[in-house]
Amino acid sequence: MSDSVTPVGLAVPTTTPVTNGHSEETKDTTHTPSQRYLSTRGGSYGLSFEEVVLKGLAADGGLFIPEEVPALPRDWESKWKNLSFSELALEILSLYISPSEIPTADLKEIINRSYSTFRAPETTPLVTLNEKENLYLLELFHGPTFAFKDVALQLLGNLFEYFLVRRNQGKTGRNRHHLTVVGATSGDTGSAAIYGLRGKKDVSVFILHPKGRVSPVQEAQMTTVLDANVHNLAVDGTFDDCQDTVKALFADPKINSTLNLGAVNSINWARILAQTTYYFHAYFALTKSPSYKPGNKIRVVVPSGNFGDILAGYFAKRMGLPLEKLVVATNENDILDRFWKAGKYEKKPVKGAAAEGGIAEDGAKAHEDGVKETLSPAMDILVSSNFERLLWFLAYEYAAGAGMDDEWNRKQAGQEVEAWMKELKTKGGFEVHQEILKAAQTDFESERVSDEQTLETIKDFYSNGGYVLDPHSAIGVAASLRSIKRTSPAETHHISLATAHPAKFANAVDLALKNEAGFSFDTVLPEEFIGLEKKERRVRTVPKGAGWEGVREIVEEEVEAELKGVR
Ligand SMILES: Cc1ncc(COP(=O)(O)O)c(C=O)c1O
Ligand SMILES: N[C@@H](CCOP(=O)(O)O)C(=O)O
Repeated sequence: MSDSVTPVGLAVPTTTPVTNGHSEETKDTTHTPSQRYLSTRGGSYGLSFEEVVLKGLAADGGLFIPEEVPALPRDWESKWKNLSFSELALEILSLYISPSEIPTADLKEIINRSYSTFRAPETTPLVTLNEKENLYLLELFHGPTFAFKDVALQLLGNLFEYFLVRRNQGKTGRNRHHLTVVGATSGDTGSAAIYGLRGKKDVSVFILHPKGRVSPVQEAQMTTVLDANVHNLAVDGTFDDCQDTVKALFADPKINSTLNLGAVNSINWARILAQTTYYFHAYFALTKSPSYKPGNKIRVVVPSGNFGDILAGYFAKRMGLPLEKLVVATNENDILDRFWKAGKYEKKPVKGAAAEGGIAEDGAKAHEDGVKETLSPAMDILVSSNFERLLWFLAYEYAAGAGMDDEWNRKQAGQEVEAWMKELKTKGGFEVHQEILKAAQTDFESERVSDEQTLETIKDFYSNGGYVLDPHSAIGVAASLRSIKRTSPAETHHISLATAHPAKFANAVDLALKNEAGFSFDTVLPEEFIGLEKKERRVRTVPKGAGWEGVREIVEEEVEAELKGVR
């Protein structure tokens, strides 16, 4: 366990209960500040890990963050450097989860079980992509659904199960706590959540995907799971429409009080926490490699959409992992890149032909709502949920400059985030103070990568070395190459995150490699995908114009059928 904590908050409020305008919670003093949670919009102070994992989204619409980010224990480097992935996860998670909530032996068993499903012995292996440039690839796709989401969702599924078994001891029938998970996906979260939760007792899982906008393999992975507790909903719209529907359901007191909603998207804090492990694991793998010399800098480059993956890196950095920069890599849906360039976070209006679903100037198909359909569909996201968590930290630090006490700083941060989110909703965007932008640029850089550059990158790395990148990972690699040009490879090592297996995105890979001598898609096709498209499917289409209320009706009806044993 940690023997000290680095405050994002300095003073720990000690009064019980805490009233915050949104909710009144009883503070649990058996947990350290890094084991208690607050909301980015100022409410819900003092919640425990179990509460935030089961609630998913705070009552005020904000996202949960720990009251303080724990610092690393003394000698962490020597103590942790030879640990396996699961052992490392136990050390890190124990900083955020009190043993009074999950006894260490139980947490260890949950973690071991979660990562026993991975095909690679290292769980997330680090491979050398370009030795001369000191460019490494962190392969995060060795879990059951071949995408990085498995790292968090295998664990989250087991955590849900653990909490529910404990809550339901001795209870029968309608007295049992039944969790209704609702999630939005652009392809990968959905299948990873379904594989993490299929067949689990006392959980129903509803996954909303944008109809026709996920890859054929992703669609087949989700809809061929026929377990009674799994429900796929195809929505006529974009990923953002699905995400907005999920958030509207969480904000609805009616369904929340009757169905106990749970979240699997990266709005759920456990998703972020679980992902911090691979930043540490990659750090140790790199620093033990012969090419790394003490004092070398490390940059991690992350293909980003909802900002959950890179946010885990930000937490690792705040804890004390020596990462020089985190590089955000976006596709042509570039709201994040535009923020880092100009300090404006705004949905971009799409004009002319593109607005009608035609072809935009840079060749990508766009829709009325501004989302472009790119070759990296899992990142076709207009508004990044987790950016709100980073905004809280930026606002908090800005407030701290005023020299007031910590309670005040937190209150200011919550109010600022709430105001920004309101502007985003009502005006489509907001601008931050230059000092806040500067602070964001201290930890992060950003790059935007077009479809054309994505294809070129896939092609280059196949023809020079035979590595087949998926389009999302290729975006990270293209951004890494630009970052390498700005730094000296002798001094700075780059770790680029490979977020999915290439076989999930046959279209882009084929487009890039079809004319390459000797390339055949069969060589990258895992046996798990063979025959997948022919299997029986179950999916329900949400009627056009049904809105979130229509989805609520479907969810209520299907859960009722499940509980009655009709399904
Ligand atoms: C393959 C792949 N790469 C990258 C991303 C972007 O990750 P994040 O949304 O956490 O930024 C996603 C989706 O989340 C994804 O599925
Ligand atoms: N790219 C994701 C979109 C959902 O993001 P999440 O990380 O918040 O779950 C997907 O593939 O579904």
